[in-house]
Amino acid sequence: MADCTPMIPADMSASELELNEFVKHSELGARHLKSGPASQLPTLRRILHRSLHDKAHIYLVDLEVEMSPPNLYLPLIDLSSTDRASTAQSIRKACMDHGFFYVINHGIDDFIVKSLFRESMKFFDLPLSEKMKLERSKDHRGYTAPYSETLDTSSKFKGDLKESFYVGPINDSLNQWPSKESLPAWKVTMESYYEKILNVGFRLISLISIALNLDENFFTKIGALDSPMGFLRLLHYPGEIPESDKGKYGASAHSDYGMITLLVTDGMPGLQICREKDRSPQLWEGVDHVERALIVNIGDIMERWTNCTFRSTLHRVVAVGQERYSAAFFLDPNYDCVVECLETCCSETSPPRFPPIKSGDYLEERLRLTYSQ
Ligand SMILES: O=C(O)CCC(=O)C(=O)O
Ligand SMILES: [Fe+2]
Repeated sequence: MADCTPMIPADMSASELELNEFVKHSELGARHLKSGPASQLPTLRRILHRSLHDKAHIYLVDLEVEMSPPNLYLPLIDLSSTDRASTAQSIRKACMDHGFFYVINHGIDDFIVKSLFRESMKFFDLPLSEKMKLERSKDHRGYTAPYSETLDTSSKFKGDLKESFYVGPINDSLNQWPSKESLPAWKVTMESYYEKILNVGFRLISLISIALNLDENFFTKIGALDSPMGFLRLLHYPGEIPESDKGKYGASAHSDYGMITLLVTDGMPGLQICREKDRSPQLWEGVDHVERALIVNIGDIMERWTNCTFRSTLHRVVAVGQERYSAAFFLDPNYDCVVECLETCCSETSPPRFPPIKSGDYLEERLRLTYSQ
């Protein structure tokens, strides 16, 4: 994509002709030219009038956001269906094609999700000094401030814009909680949502087992879910961002580390996925909001287990100028669980691509890299 840089008119007063030339020659532009160049010109002109000389990256991010293709409508899985075999088949296809899908009729009442967001907003509204009193512990519970994490470990732009709060397994005593005086309903709201989303996670894992031609209780039987590392992560993305932060991401490109992630958002756009990470230039597609649906995606551990039959898809959250709240639930195996290629996912012609690894070792290493930027 760097090939776009020399095409940027330096005088910042591009004529229609120059703009057309630019669109024609940049790869992104060429793709969009087909879908109506005339409508893109005002956007291009606005972007080109910004200071561009040493900000090619920022320019490209803006261009990608504003010119990204129509949003993706991911496969929809109805969790209330009694035809488990057919649901499992649909999940299999979704995990092979996208690594992402929506889940509807999951059984979590809307008022529980609304309470979750209400309490999440109350916490992020607290002064930074208050939030920092609950800063993320070595057990990964608590608050992470804006810029403290860079999910894209290869990026030269350090510090994602989001702030977050991690709640770990609720039956141990390692979690940190805001005081009852400041947020009386916080802990009970988080615990209630945690319990419900964990249950949906278990139901999905069972369907995923069937989708992989395994016993429906396979992951329970091998002990992967004896005391699963389920982490609820509340996220808050800023609306207005200062000029100095332009070019940064809400959450930079990454794949999730564990088995599956179950996401709820407040409906604001921003989430994008890249289905082919090795394609150049990468194609980022926005994920549509579906009212009351969860967005579920496959993580790296599941990709390893399935020998890449199921994809752990690259995704990110771009800044869209509006505040955004979401809550991701990462369902990961016990730390002592050995993750090795499933029998149903390898053959003589498709041997295991990854050596066996202890889930805890893998997850800890990924977290270390994320926070050592
Ligand atoms: O906020 C979102 O929509 C996605 C968050 C995410 O990808 C993550 O925390 O891993
Ligand atoms: Fe993620």
